[in-house]
Amino acid sequence: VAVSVSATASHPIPSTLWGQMFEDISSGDGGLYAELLQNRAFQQVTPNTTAALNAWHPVNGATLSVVADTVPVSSALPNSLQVVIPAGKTGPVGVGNEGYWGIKVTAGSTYTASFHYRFPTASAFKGSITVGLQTAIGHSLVSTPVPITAASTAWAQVNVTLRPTASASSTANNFTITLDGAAASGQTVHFALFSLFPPTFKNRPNGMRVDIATTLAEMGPSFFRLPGGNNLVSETVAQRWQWNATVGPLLSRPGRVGDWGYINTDGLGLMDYLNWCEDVGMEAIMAVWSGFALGGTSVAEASLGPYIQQAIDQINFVIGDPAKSSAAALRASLGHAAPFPLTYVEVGNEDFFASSTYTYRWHDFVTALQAEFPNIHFIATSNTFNPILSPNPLQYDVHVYQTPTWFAQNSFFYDGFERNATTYFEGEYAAISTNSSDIFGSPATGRLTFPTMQSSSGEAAFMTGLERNADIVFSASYAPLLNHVANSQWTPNLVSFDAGAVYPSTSYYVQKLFSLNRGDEYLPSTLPNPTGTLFWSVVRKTSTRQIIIKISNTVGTAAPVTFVLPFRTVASTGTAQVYLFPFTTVHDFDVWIPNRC
Ligand SMILES: [NH3+][C@H]1C[C@H](O)[C@@H](O)[C@@H]1CO
Repeated sequence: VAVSVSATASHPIPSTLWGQMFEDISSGDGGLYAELLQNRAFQQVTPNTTAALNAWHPVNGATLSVVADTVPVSSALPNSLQVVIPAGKTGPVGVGNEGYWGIKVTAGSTYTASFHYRFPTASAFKGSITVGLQTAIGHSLVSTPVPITAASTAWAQVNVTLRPTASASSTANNFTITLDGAAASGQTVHFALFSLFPPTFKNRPNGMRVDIATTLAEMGPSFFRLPGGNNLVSETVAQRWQWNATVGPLLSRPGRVGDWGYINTDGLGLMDYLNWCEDVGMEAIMAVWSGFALGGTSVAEASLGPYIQQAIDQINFVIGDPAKSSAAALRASLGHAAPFPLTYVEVGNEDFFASSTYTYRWHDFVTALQAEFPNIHFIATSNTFNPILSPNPLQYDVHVYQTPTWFAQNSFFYDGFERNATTYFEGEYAAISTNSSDIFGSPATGRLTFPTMQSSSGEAAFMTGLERNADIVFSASYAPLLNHVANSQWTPNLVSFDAGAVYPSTSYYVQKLFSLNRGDEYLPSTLPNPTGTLFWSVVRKTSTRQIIIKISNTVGTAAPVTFVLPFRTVASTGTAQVYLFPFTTVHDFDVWIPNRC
């Protein structure tokens, strides 16, 4: 096929086009958020149950239980781990944590460990706690003793650094806290808010796991949608994500029952998200809760006030003036007096599940929020123009999960959209099943566990259409972004990981190719056949005058394509970045440009 390319751009391509969608869906705790200990503060668990001890186990016969402490370490963290050292024990006795399905231990890395302890009964006992990392069979990788005393019943915090001299051969390792069984015989100790951090991305305190963060940053994303997704919305009004419960000292963060079947520590909170965006050079596309819970509750219009105020405070935390807003003053007190960049705020998530109440919820939220923040663009999340909303949304978030074939055959999805000043955020899209009659089914019925070359080339075809329609599509992100392979709530994902490594997918390389090869204007060209198998887009990077052609071949057989460029002076060579099976990554080739006139 011969493709004629126009020298005259049809429209600019917004710098925000390619980015990432994030929510905690086996992706934050135990993943991007670098905390290595699972259930580190016994948040939101029921005391005196086995489940409350999730991820913890006794070492050498200690008696463990999670208790509602009569003197909690903080009001946000009412539960403590009670460790009783039985009489008659010798050697180390205490407790171990298995991490998030493992703990990677690397020689030479500095691990920062901390915990709070108190003796519920004061005594003359003096001893030491050994803080360490050891393999699952008990081989010590590193340990350090810390003196403790039972002189008072007050809480004390221990902070130690651990530097293993050897790497563990696997991630089957435990973090351990032990006392000498003989010396501490009969002692009862309470512990709270444990923490173990490896080095973090850009050494940010309470920051991100380096390998995962680096993999995401290398995509060159322009935006980061947060905090969800279903995990913003939650099953009940009480369980919704609340920004103010996720900022400040970890002692002040109660955590919450997330929407994906596990408790969120909220150690990855709004300030941490914003710092992460700043470290990577992304702008947040931030969502506010919109008065609907997935269990079916819509807050009555007359009762929306406090939730609208909470949204105002959330936005003020990001962009407000510390002199005028307490939420902004809180941001300043946490080290960021200047506002963060913020252009888009999403009102809810997938409110097509509650269209009938979104009419008043959208109206009341946006009327109030737009008055407070005239420069913010608010994104609606119901189906486009259904229901009709007031004020008329100028942005909609469109989600599509479909088959690889659907994506390959719908690269013209936006071509037919009316140009009426409305713009679109393709906030979630992915080919997730080969079964068009059971898209959200299981692997047994066609659901993809990981992306495939077929699904990723279909997505690439669709993405050429997003560039062609970037006059109305301002942002797009694959979803979900991340998952821990040992604890998935949703597949496929763009990047998978376990305790030891990161596994970028075929779709990751497609996203990266588009994101790192951006143009800022679109050059019209001969249109692909909408039901064909070859799809392309041609863009120009005006700063370098580079022409960037993206091509997706959605089938496994080669097809010739010629691009006829309307330029008199064209360099004699270019670079082709090729991603095809069985490559596990993108390969660069020098290309010779023949027939130059
Ligand atoms: N059901 C998807 C739609 C919702 O917005 C996300 O939380 C889910 C996974 O990406």
